[in-house]
Amino acid sequence: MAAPMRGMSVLRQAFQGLVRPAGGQVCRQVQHRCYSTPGHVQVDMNSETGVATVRLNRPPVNSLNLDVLTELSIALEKLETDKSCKAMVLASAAPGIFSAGLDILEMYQSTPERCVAFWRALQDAWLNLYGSRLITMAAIEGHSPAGGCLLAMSCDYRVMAEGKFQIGLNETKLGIVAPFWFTDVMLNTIGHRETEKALQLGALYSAQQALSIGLVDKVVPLAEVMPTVEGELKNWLQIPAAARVITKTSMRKAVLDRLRSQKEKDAQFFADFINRDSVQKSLGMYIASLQKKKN
Ligand SMILES: CCCCC/C=C\C/C=C\C/C=C/C(=O)SCCNC(=O)CCNC(=O)[C@H](O)C(C)(C)COP(=O)(O)OP(=O)(O)OC[C@H]1O[C@@H](n2cnc3c(N)ncnc32)[C@H](O)[C@@H]1OP(=O)(O)O
Repeated sequence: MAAPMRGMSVLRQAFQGLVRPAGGQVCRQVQHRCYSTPGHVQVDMNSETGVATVRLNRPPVNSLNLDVLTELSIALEKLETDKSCKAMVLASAAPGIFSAGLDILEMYQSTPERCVAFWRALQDAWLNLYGSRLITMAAIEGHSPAGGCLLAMSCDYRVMAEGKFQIGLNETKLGIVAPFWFTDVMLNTIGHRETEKALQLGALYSAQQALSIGLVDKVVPLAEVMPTVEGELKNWLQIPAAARVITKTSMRKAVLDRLRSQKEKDAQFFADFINRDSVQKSLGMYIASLQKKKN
């Protein structure tokens, strides 16, 4: 098995077959070498306010691989059971990016077993986030396509930085299809008509456009994102928690139950779908287009 080469992109090496062994171990191995941060999810709990800040920390773009999703899931579970924790802010430690969505390397020429494990980790992270009793707010200080948009939409409130950043479920542009639970969350966020357009077109919106369709709740200059989230949290923290939690749970239960009742079927379906020749071809072309952007 060839070792990853210094100075050459992980995606490019994988695409060119330089670091792709059998058994879908590319991401795990490359990750150790190229993303050797101690943890991909930083949790900072403020015990005075009861507000935890959870920062995705997988430079350069916080793409969500099996490890990140597993760490995120565990972090969310811990906060959920911490009685002193009342709210959680989801943010990024990487400048200019919230999250680039799912790690494409987890879906490109991976094994069915790895695909299933990866998908289960995504399901669990999402169930923990969307089903959380906590007040959850997304501080979107950068791009937030696809899986990044799902994470943001799964929070109770979204503040996005104005400027060049984009957000949306752009799956169709990769030749893949947003899973039903991504769709459900978007439907609950922006309604049927906007979701239908957004998903078919694989639309990526500027912060202002996202605000106009209700995909985000506030747009402010980059430096104001965190202070704005903190200000908004003060309002939410004043609401009696039990009443807020019951309201949230009752509004989200149907969507959560829909996935809970068919998790394994959904994971298997993902693995089968993603490994179709036509889908792999589309992903390969998308990866090539990402690389072309740089050349
Ligand atoms: C009916 C059946 C349904 C069944 C369901 C089946 C299938 C659906 C499955 C999954 C749903 C998918 C969800 C997803 O999240 S797919 C991921 C989509 N993400 C994207 O399209 C984002 C792609 N990235 C970008 O557009 C840009 O990188 C950026 C985020 C706008 C940032 O731009 P910037 O210029 O700042 O950075 P670079 O483009 O130079 O990127 C830096 C570096 O990162 C690599 N990279 C970027 N994104 C990803 C990614 N998502 N995964 C892995 N790697 C990524 C990029 O190639 C660069 O690498 P390098 O080493 O060359 O620097």
